[in-house]
Amino acid sequence: MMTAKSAQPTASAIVEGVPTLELVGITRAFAEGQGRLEILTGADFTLHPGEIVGLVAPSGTGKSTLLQIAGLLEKPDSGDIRVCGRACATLDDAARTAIRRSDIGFVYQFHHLLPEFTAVENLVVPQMIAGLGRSDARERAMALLAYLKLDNRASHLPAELSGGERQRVAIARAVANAPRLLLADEPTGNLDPKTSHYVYDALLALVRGTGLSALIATHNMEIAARMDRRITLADGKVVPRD
Ligand SMILES: Nc1ncnc2c1ncn2[C@@H]1O[C@H](COP(=O)(O)OP(=O)(O)OP(=O)(O)O)[C@@H](O)[C@H]1O
Repeated sequence: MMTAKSAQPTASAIVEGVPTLELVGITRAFAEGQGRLEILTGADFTLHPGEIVGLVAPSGTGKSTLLQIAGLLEKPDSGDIRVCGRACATLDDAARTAIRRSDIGFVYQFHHLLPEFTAVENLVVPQMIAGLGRSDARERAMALLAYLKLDNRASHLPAELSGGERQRVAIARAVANAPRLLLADEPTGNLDPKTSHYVYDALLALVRGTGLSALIATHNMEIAARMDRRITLADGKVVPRD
């Protein structure tokens, strides 16, 4: 059984006192007809070690865009992104991918598990890509699945799991490489309210137990109330929300 301690990231990944994520003056616009749709207009945000922050904002205001930029999956038009103190905005794709693999976990609304791989294999693959041997990767994968009460589902394919189980596997996969930062975009958006709360129980316990920092987009204020603080997007900028 994985304890909070054994799930902790390596000491080398922990940069004492340095924010896990800093976004400074992020701008992003998209082409719209003849004009430009300004989505982020100078968004600033700091996520401290161990913090869980809820991003609660109306549909279409740029939550996914902000998370994709924070997760180094998309580039902003301008602005700085620092992950554990490391400036990422000007890095090339290979360096961004390396940081994404070592420091960032991502959970999406839909699980995005590999359909032809079992639950445990879905956790083994990213660890092996990151350089871990198969047996170590499998051991950690099984410990994580047990921590999320999924060990009896380890050899099931995603299609053989319930929606809530799939999302819990996706959460376990996101932290398989012991990242410092977890980003989640409506991770229970396609689940019923009861299952959604159950998945959040697992997600928040895992984040708190490992000392990870998390930025989680949700439409659900009741769930956001369980996090340390809440932010929203107004006119393309990050502002506190309570
Ligand atoms: N690649 C793109 N090209 C053009 N427009 C885009 C692109 N990505 C996002 N947009 C637009 O930017 C706006 C913000 O989208 P985004 O997905 O970030 O919003 P959101 O707050 O996450 O919405 P939701 O809660 O509905 O998921 C939307 O109007 C969307 O259509």
